[in-house]
Amino acid sequence: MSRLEVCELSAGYRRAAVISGISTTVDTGGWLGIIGPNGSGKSTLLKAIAGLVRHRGSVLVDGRPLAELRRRERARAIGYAPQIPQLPIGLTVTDYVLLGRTPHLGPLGREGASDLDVVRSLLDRLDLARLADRQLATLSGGERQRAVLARALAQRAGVLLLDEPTTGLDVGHAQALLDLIDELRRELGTTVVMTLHDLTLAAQYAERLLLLDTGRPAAEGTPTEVLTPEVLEKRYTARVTVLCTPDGSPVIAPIRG
Ligand SMILES: Nc1ncnc2c1ncn2[C@@H]1O[C@H](COP(=O)(O)OP(=O)(O)OP(=O)(O)O)[C@@H](O)[C@H]1O
Repeated sequence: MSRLEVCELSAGYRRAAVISGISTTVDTGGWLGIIGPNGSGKSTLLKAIAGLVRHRGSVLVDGRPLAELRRRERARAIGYAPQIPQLPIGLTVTDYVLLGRTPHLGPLGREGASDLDVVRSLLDRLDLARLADRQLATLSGGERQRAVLARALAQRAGVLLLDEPTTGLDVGHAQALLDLIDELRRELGTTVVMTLHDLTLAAQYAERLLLLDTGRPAAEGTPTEVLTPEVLEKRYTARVTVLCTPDGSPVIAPIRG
């Protein structure tokens, strides 16, 4: 069970408010996509949910305020993969991804066979197995991004916050990653909140979309409800047409002026 409730959340940096009045609920195993133009506050919203920036309002997981949980409990409740992570670049991929298991280790803090199994299986699924012993410093941008996501997935938190998880990934690796997240969601009931600029991919994987504009909610609903040419013109100043995949998911196609 991992139901996420966000109530009247506001946050900013120093004195400037960046997001305000954001309330939403994501049921256990649900997938919410946060979309919006550059600077609209998507990353700030994820950081506020994760408790990493000062905020007002509340964030509850299964009815318990996150702010009241102890560190370990909190790490089991919520995981976060930032857009631009600070990486311990001297670590190998395996050791880095194992860090994600920290909230699950026993009293001696040693990882066991099951932790290594979780890590190995993620490395396999994210096409990182052949890079398991390489230092992070030597990876390509997309490989590094996949290692960051493997670490976040290894944490097996009830709620997973992903900031632009497909940045720098080619279309095949992006699909493999989103498929894996979808599988975790179905098998373990992981609740997902993800920001994404690729609106077509966002529509294919997220059940609901929350569109931010200048830090405020501008639309929320199913991808088909939110991704209309009118909304995209108004909020992104974009000329687009909305096509449809065979399974009915919207495809956002830019139109050249
Ligand atoms: N650490 C910071 N200090 C001051 N202002 C910040 C900080 N981080 C972000 N901002 C500002 O807050 C606003 C929202 O930024 P945020 O990164 O949340 O937007 P975003 O929607 O994720 O943008 P993008 O699509 O470009 O990644 C921007 O105007 C940004 O300049």
